[in-house]
Amino acid sequence: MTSTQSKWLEAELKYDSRVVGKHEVVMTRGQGSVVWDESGRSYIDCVAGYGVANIGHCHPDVVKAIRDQAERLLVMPQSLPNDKRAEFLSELVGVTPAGLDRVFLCNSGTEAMEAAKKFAITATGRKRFVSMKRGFSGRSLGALAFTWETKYREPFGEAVDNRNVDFVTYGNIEELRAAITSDTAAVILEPVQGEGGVRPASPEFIQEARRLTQEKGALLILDEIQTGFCRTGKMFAAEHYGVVPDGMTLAKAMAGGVPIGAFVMTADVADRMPAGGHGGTFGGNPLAMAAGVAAIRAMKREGMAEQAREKGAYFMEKLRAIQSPKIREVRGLGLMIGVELKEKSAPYIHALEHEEGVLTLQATPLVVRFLPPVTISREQIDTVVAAFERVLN
Ligand SMILES: Cc1[nH+]cc(COP(=O)(O)O)c(CN[C@@H](CCC(=O)O)C(=O)O)c1O
Repeated sequence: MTSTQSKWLEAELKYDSRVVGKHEVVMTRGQGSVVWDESGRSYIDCVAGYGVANIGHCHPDVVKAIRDQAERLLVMPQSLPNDKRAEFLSELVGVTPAGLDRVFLCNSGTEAMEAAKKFAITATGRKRFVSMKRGFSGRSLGALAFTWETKYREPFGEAVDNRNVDFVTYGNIEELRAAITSDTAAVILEPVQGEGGVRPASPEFIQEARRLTQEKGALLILDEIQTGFCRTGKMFAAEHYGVVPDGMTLAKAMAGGVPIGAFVMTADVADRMPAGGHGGTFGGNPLAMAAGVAAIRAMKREGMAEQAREKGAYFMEKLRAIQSPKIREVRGLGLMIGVELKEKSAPYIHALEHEEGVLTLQATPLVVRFLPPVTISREQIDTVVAAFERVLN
């Protein structure tokens, strides 16, 4: 380890809260699907910020948009209209499913989920929610109520109030039908469960969720924080299922790497929130707006949804060709891919990073999750698959 590396790593470990486990490496630069550490070592990045860098690290259009906006205006709260915000809202509503044309802007996925929860309550006058076992909705106390894994909730005890949440088995239509009642404000559903193990929903499950919520006067809210923005081979995963929800939570890749979140909804939902009933300081800030305009335009211009579809099929075909008794299943949608092993995945994730220069992440203890930039090349995919095969053997 060089003295510079030890200096930066030492400082981060010394002053950070350390609630998040740290790798022993200092990343300093990224471009496209590659990041470099302090020593100049390169890594093919299939973490991409937990599914943020869909358009690749430091996409030139986003870099230029940030640079230009930084010289014009960085700070403008939502109470004061701004040209970039108007441009972003138009760009976003131009790609969301028809009817989802009202937007609450914020700065992260969990904030988007908090907003969704409040808008659902005022839109329906109801307080109960249906969420999914293995679902992940965020770490704030409100979003945690929808998050299944007890390890995320236990340290906070009753501060996480999920007494009004009914959890159902993901994919189980009978449980879903029984759980949605006239007290249900909304069903919260990831079209593909991400952190919960990369599990695509069946079309029947999502379509029945849409039918049942309409029948019972509840909202269907799709959590597209990880599946959104070309990740699964469509701009939004909802399109695979032919379903238009009442609302979608969005974040991660929406602004090409700049922190951002949004709850997009129908006018019916938006208009039931009392004026001033929700808000925030940084939501809709001009910097995130400028980056978001550039990112969405790049996704469209470069056909990134189709890229994710084609490359995802190629990636999964190559993974499925690996002959290894350790692999239980390769699954996913587009470039949201999980390989479930018959043993803990952590040692293989570690070996991929340290021996092969490939970054991957977990999605439950047995699953290696691959969330590469959509711009990854087939050669880089081949390199990743060969590396994975080597660490498995
Ligand atoms: C589906 C989903 N919903 C909500 C969130 C919360 O978004 P945010 O507040 O911007 O993090 C995330 C983060 N998913 C990552 C969890 C990161 C963490 O450990 O926390 C992930 O999938 O790893 C999701 O994947």
